[in-house]
Amino acid sequence: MSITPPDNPVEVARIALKRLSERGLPPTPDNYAQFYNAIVTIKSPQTKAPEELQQAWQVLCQVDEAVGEASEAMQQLIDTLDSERGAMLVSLGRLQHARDAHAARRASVEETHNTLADLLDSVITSTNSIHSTVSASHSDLQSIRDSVRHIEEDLAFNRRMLEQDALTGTFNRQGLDHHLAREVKVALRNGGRLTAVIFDLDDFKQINDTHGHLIGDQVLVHVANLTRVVLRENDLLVRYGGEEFLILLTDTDVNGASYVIDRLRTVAGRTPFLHKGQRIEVSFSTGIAQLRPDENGRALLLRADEALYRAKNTGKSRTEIAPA
Ligand SMILES: Nc1nc2c(ncn2[C@@H]2O[C@H](COP(=O)(O)OP(=O)(O)OP(=O)(O)O)[C@@H](O)[C@H]2O)c(=O)[nH]1
Repeated sequence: MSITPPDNPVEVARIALKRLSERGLPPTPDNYAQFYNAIVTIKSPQTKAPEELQQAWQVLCQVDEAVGEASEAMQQLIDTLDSERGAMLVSLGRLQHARDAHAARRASVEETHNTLADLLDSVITSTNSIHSTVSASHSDLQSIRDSVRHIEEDLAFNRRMLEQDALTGTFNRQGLDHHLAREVKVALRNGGRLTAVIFDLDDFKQINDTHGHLIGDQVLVHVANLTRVVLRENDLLVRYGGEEFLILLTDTDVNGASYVIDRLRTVAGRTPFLHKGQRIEVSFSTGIAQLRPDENGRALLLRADEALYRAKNTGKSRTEIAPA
């Protein structure tokens, strides 16, 4: 810095204010006085002692130096602030971005949550609907199952009725057809024995004629019941004709069949049908045939029938066994 000493006080004051302004110092009385004196001192070097002159220059140089340093520091401060401001702007930007991202994430989480809640509601609704449908279907199935069971029972009942003789409750010819083939098949497969017994009440016409048709019916029922008593559970009793019965004896040979018929004769003799206190004696003729390995059910019955015919023609109330 070069300072030219001024000529008058006004000029000194103007220069002092200018210097203060240049250095950015406030024009306080102390600052003004210091600069004014320094300028005056420089202006009138002849009135001042060399020490005062030297001191004034030192003050001016110090002030000038301090102002320069302050200006430099201020510039650094401004630069730092600028840089910090930039950094701050960047940070603010990042913060804003982070906040936006957080808000977006939060929105996304909320959106996902809402979607999941909707989905869950839909699943619950569907499940309830499915549950109702399943429950309804279950009860429908239950009633269908009940209906099917009733139908099966009806069918079984109707089948029994179709295969049953209405008077005696034994199987009829249709029932025989249904069971005969099966029994023959089982016997041939297992090498088992199957014997057919046909017995026909002797002189039954006379019973009808003597006691009436209705009593004749009751006698038929009586004989059927007695026969059931002597049979095993697996044996089959069939009303083969008017007063003719057939017995299919499973796992039985002709000797076993003869034994059964003898027992039936004994039981029938001991248990006569009673009508108005009167015994109605019943006798019967019997033909027996055992299944051959090479014959079918029809052939078996034919041989048993032939044996019965022989029994009838040889005195009645007796048993004929078909040749093996
Ligand atoms: N009450 C009754 N009688 C029946 C039934 N079916 C057949 N009859 C009678 O049985 C009798 C059979 O007579 P026949 O064929 O002469 O035989 P039978 O008198 O037993 O003489 P043999 O067989 O030779 O011993 C007839 O009178 C038929 O009417 C029936 O369901 N109920």
